[in-house]
Amino acid sequence: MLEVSNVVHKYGRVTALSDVSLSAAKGEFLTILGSSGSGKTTMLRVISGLETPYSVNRLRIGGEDVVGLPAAKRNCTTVFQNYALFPHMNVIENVAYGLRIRGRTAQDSTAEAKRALEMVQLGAKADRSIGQLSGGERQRVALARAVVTRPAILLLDEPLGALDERLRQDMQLELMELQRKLGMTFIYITHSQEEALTMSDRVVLMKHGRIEQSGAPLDLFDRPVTRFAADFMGYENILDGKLLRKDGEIGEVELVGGAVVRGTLATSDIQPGGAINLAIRAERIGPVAADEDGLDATLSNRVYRGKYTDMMVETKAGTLRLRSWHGAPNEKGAISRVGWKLSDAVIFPEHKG
Ligand SMILES: Nc1ncnc2c1ncn2[C@@H]1O[C@H](COP(=O)(O)OP(=O)(O)OP(=O)(O)O)[C@@H](O)[C@H]1O
Repeated sequence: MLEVSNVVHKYGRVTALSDVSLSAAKGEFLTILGSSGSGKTTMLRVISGLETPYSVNRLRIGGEDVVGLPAAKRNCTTVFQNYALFPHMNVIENVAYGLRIRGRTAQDSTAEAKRALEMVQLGAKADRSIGQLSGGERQRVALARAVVTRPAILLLDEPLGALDERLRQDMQLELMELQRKLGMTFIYITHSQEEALTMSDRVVLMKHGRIEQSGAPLDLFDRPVTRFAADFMGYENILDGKLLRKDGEIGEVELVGGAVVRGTLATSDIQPGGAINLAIRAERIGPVAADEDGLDATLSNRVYRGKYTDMMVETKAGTLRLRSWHGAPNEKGAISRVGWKLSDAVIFPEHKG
């Protein structure tokens, strides 16, 4: 449904996209994830035709070559964070507008718009003015307006960014349901890893105008392949060391400070002697017995955070963070050694710079 290859885009001397390729299948929910300035919006603008790329090898929507085709002629629609609704039109007029300008009759457009509004649970508010709606309702109108013309691809630029946390979570589920019902391809932009993991079939993580890693949400969550990806996906502990030996997927590493521990290799592209990072989530580390794999540790701090308690322990490899979701079982000083399941410690090559 979408095929983009080797797109480069520059704003003056700033390179916003350098040689990015991505594709999406029919009915796929693809999320472009990245921090501010990583090039997400630029990518979306290139796809929609709002930005003419500096260079691109191939850009196809639904099999059609759209290079040089103006935005209005492309079979895709964008939903923006700020909704961009027409304030002088009521709800149903906003939704029907796209059909009217495509030459559909008033009666036909209204009936179709009504169906789209029902899909986003706003059937009862069709006659309201935009000013009488909450933020979440406005975003639903924007969605109904975007899907009513049945584009091949819906492009969503941080559409839930302006909503509060609770509403955002509800809307995430609604959006997923809407996408499934319509079977439409969604290209979704966000800087929230939690949102990307919840909603997507596939995630593309961007850094400085390049793709750092892409894959299914679980791949990114459990198998980051670079320090940046691990950090972005919320790994609290990232240690330095070198690979001593590997046995299939399992790697034995010597951490800075001399401790030898084991974990799982995120890629086979890593050789003994090479500099590595070993990443582990705080909740995947726990106290172990003296004869088990792990590191000797002394508890140095404990922070109660309501839903969980974080504990800092000092080890030969430096300070590690542990997280306990079941209150705080260990009294200060009770931890003497910490360890992890081999599948929870990810080893990937260290990239300098
Ligand atoms: N119109 C512009 N003129 C000059 N530089 C721009 C312009 N738009 C974006 N940039 C730069 O291009 C880079 C990528 O920007 P882009 O908006 O695509 O990032 P983003 O990942 O969408 O960020 P955000 O999450 O903050 O929207 C940034 O360095 C940005 O400063």
